[in-house]
Amino acid sequence: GPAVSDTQEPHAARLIDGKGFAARMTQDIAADVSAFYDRHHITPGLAVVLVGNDPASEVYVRNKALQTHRAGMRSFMHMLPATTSQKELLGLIERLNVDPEIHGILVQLPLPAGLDPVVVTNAIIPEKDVDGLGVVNAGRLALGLPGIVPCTPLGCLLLLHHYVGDMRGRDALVIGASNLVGRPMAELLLREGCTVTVAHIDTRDTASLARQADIVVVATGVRELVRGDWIKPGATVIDVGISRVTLPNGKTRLVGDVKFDEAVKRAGLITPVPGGVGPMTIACLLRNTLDAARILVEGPAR
Ligand SMILES: NC(=O)C1=CN([C@@H]2O[C@H](COP(=O)(O)OP(=O)(O)OC[C@H]3O[C@@H](n4cnc5c(N)ncnc54)[C@H](OP(=O)(O)O)[C@@H]3O)[C@@H](O)[C@H]2O)C=CC1
Ligand SMILES: Nc1nc(=O)c2c([nH]1)NC[C@@H]1CN(c3ccc(C(=O)N[C@@H](CCC(=O)O)C(=O)O)cc3)C=[N+]21
Ligand SMILES: [Mg+2]
Repeated sequence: GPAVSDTQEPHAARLIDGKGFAARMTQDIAADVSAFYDRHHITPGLAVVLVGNDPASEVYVRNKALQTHRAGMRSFMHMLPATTSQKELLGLIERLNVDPEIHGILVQLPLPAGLDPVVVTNAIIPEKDVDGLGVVNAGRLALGLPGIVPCTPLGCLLLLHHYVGDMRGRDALVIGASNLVGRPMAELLLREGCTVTVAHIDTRDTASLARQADIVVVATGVRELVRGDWIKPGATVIDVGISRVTLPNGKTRLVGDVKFDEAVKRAGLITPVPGGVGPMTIACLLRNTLDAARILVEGPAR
């Protein structure tokens, strides 16, 4: 380009500090957990079920155990072999459904082949469905009724509220349409008044849709899919993706679905990986579990 532009300070986006935001949320949750204990002598309990092994799920499990403890809640881990039958898994969920020490149940996705995620997630009673994936909570979200909202889209929404504020009339693009992230994210952005587009595997030109968007949320699991030139200057970029890559020196590093070094030069606001959406997912899981415990113990607010 012209010599003059080379002397200018390159624009860099403001970083969205999900890690700090989540840490503050966790402190508030800890205070609420303590007050809940004072009222009822009950500590909210979260059951986490991991079948087989999935790299992103392992990162999640590790951080979740730590944060649950930090919030003063109890965490019950169930690690099952990849050979577990659907019947065995449904039997475990049935026991957790009726266990008075358990207020939230989360089954890690993806499940190994042979286990049906729709059947399994719908076996969780709606009151303990802290991932918000069953038909009752998903339906409530679609209809704009109160219910349990999936943790990752909820975490993204809280960041957007804090850093962007009013989103009415903004063009939002969600890349990825999973039941866990993309679809509920689209519902929430629509509720905020955005004009929402959802791109998925069959979308013809995701790059040009992205170039029009004021807000881009990416959740595909395709590492570094979104390049710098996909981003409209000044746009807000929320990167949900978590992939573990091995470097030439043998160490591993987490990367997102956005090529960060490129996108940071174009965006106005951007989440890093790690330190962005991941910690927010965990804080929202703890919040959902405390809210579930309140409703199970105290009954729905009247
Ligand atoms: N940070 C966090 O807290 C969390 C991170 N994650 C991470 O987010 C990522 C996505 O997770 P999840 O939604 O569960 O994944 P899924 O694999 O369930 O869904 C991915 C979605 O992206 C779509 N997709 C895949 N490739 C492309 C592409 N090239 N262009 C456009 N769309 C594409 C898929 O389309 P189709 O359905 O048609 O195949 C699908 O809709 C993963 O890296 C996961 O580890 C997930 C949850 C929480
Ligand atoms: N039913 C279900 N619900 C989920 O929400 C769900 C799931 N299954 N399966 C796996 C994915 C992945 N996921 C992550 C959550 C937090 C971090 C996280 O804490 N990330 C830190 C990592 C810090 C580090 O270890 O370096 C960060 O991004 O800063 C990662 C990944 C939730 N998922
Ligand atoms: Mg997948």
